[in-house]
Amino acid sequence: MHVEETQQKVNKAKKADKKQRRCLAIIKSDCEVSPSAEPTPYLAVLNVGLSNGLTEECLLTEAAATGGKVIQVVMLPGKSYCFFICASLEDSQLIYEGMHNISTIGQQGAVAYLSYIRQLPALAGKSEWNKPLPRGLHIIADFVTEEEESTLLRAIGEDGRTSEGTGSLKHRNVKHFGFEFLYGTNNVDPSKPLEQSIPSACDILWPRLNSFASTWDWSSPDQLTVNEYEPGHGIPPHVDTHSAFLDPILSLSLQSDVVMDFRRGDDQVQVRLPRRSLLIMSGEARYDWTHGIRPKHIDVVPSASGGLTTQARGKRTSLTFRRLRKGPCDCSYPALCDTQQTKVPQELHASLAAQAITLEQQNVHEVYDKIADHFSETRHTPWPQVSEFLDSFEPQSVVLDIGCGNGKYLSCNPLLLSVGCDRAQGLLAVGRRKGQNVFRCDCLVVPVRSSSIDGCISIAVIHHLATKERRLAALQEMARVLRPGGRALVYVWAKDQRKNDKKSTYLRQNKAVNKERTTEQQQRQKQHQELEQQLSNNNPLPVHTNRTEFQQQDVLVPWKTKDEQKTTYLRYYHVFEEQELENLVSQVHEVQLIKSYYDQGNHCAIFEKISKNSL
Ligand SMILES: O=C(O)CCC(=O)C(=O)O
Ligand SMILES: [Fe+2]
Repeated sequence: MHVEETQQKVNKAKKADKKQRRCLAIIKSDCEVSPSAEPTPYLAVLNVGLSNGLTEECLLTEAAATGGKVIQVVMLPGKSYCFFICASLEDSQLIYEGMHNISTIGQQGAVAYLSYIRQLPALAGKSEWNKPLPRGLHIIADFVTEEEESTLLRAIGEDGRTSEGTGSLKHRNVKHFGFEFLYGTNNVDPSKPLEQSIPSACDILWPRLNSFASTWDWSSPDQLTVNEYEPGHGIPPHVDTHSAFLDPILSLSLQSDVVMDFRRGDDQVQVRLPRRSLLIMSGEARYDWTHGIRPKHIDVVPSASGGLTTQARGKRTSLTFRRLRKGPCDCSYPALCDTQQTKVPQELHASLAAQAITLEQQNVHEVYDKIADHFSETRHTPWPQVSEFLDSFEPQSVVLDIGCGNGKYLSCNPLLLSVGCDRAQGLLAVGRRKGQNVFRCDCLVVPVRSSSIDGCISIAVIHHLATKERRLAALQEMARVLRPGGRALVYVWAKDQRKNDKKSTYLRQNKAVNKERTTEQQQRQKQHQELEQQLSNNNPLPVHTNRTEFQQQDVLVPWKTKDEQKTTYLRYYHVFEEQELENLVSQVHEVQLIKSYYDQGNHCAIFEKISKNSL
């Protein structure tokens, strides 16, 4: 028996060697890539690639399970191999040892053979690096000298208004000159100039723009935003609000290079911003493309030999210069234009609202009614920061939990008069059995007198509402019932389940990283496909794979019952992007945002009702 097992192992290794050699010969002739006997940060992943219908996500999950970190997967169209760029030699070794001749990947369960390689292949024709820049985008290298860089850093270091105090920016430090950019509304208030205008040290820059200035209706900028990014920090993809600023927008990169992503629909272009260069976003690049910086420590950039290489980020400071627009935007790019987007025809509004109500009825209310008992069993432990909020009220305060579910927050602070409401009868029954004060209502119509309660919480509720208008209306309803000075806490599920490289509990409970990952994952994929098929006829929304990152904001999240039938129900969620909750709160009348934070995969906001006199 023992001998047989050993023989099997030897045979398996021999087969792997043979297969590995054959694959290496293919990539050698395809793209001049040679293997390396010594470990390198580059790995060829043989036998699996785009031709096997493989996704980058699937490969990354496999690699992550080894504990090694991949910075980028390079996949070539139509090929049955791909490449990993690893964060370090150690990461590369971990992945090699954890995956070579072990991992079975994709639906067909192909075994992956790995090999260290000396260098990466020359860039494939379709690479995001070989694409032309978006129209209207210019990068002027060495726009300032090293000496000027120091002078500018000193000038902006001394003054300016910081946004840190608002707690709204979790990833970077921001300072403003001329006018403050308000992240709550994504706009500026032109009637409130700041004491500090743009430092005069910046005046050296404008004459250097002469050759470009003839193409614009040019005047010197009156607003400056300074962003300080430590390695690992980034800025989410966005377009600078059309109605806030004119065209063009300038951004000077100091202290470190970085890679910026530009996106328009499915089109994506990566742009390297060298230290001391000036980025000019004009026309299409300013209005019709989003820009953003991924929160990474290391960028993948083109190498001198035409391949790809890695570059560690240093601390980067950028100076973004803009000119205030007074009045609406009249650009010819309506897709991302806040001025032109608000003009959605009335009929469309009505039909969207009707669809939203049906979706919520079928994929929220009916589901929670059916899964109530099982759902309730999984919801015991109060989130510490919610308890802390409840503890911040005076004894005998009246606090309403809108969407209280099984009422787990109603007994957190026994000194309060806690009342809960929910739509789901099944969940309310659980609370009632515990003797809690609960009643049934919809979160958009709460039968409570205006300005009558001290506090309000709504935990994981408004992400079940299917339009922005309805989510906003739910917040407005909370504001209505609060007394002036009353405070509300709102939790919604975040699209991003990872912050500062740390996974949320939701992702960490992904059982696919343990030993049985292959079968688990295969089963999961199969169920997922079945569900999608089942739904594709009557529901256009994607079905989310549990315990993985969200791919879209509007998704159906499976809930599997424990009983013998193991029925799967689909719950509708709108998962929130960064700043989206703050933005929504800023549109609620009579309230002000006090604090916002990220807690275990949720975006959270505390707001206060402002007394009429102080408005
Ligand atoms: O850091 C940069 O270069 C860009 C900053 C930016 O896009 C912004 O503040 O709107
Ligand atoms: Fe921007």
